[in-house]
Amino acid sequence: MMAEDKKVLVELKNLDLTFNKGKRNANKAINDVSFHIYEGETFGLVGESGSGKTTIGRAILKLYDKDITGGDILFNGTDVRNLKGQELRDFRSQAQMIFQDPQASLNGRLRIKDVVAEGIDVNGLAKDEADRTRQVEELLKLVGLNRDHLTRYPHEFSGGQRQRIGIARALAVKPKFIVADEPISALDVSIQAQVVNLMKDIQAKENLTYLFIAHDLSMVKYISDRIGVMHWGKILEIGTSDQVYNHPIHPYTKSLLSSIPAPDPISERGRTPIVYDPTTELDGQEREMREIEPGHFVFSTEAEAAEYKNNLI
Ligand SMILES: Nc1ncnc2c1ncn2[C@@H]1O[C@H](COP(=O)(O)OP(=O)(O)OP(=O)(O)O)[C@@H](O)[C@H]1O
Repeated sequence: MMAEDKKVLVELKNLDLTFNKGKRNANKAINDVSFHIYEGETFGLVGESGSGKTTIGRAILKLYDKDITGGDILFNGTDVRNLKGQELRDFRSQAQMIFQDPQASLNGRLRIKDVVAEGIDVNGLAKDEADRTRQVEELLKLVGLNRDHLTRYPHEFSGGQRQRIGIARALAVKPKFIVADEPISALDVSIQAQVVNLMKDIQAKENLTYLFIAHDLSMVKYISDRIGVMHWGKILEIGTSDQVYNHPIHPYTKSLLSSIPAPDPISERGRTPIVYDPTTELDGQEREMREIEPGHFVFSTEAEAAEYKNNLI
């Protein structure tokens, strides 16, 4: 992909976010995070539980406006916090979310056709009942389900099918951008690849942009063009999927990769988990994102960056 030719759809500039600001339980969940997502690409965000991935996804969707303490979140060049009136309504349909647990995120009392049509109804996107049904049927077809499923309830479906319904529901309002928050973590491993492939197919058809959140890199590397690695509210490494997965630089990324079990018993026996000492992040030294090779950035001091560059050769 030629990054220079691409249009930036989402951009975070030095984002700081603190939950419970000013209170005793204040929690600086996001600390000076900057990255951008090109239109049509998938940006993977990985890191352990509590590192701030979901917070970033939800902040982009304007769910935490009041908790932002610094920086900007731009969507199509406009700070999402400044959106009003029609622009805000447009944004609400252009930016959607797919959740980890399709069981919990789908209203169990509604039939599938009404679950999927929710966004169509809210935004008045159907001319009449027949048009509404036609749109829902098309969406179900897109995600590999059919019209026989229209009148069933969420509990009648498997986990993978429910996630397909969640995807159809997000697509109903014709979004440009989707935050997919651990969309496959709750699924059987055998189903995970199917859902990832479905998301890739739909992305190509609809020119969608994804922020794909996950706690490890095993599936993210297949779907992402670029990946950001988070720890303690900061991004520690950003690069192409190949750079981050096959040529990781930051010790945290290395440890995250070494924690993925190998698919076969022989390599699994030879796998040595790398232990990461996070206290180096607290040594008081000035660190920033530095470009170690083209497009590959690592949170580092000048000396560390020089060492990383040396090690490339
Ligand atoms: N609404 C909230 N109010 C207060 N603190 C919150 C809220 N949401 C998240 N946090 C805190 O912010 C930090 C980042 O949480 P976040 O959910 O973004 O992490 P995550 O990387 O997505 O983890 P997980 O994979 O467990 O979802 C955590 O310390 C969490 O406890």
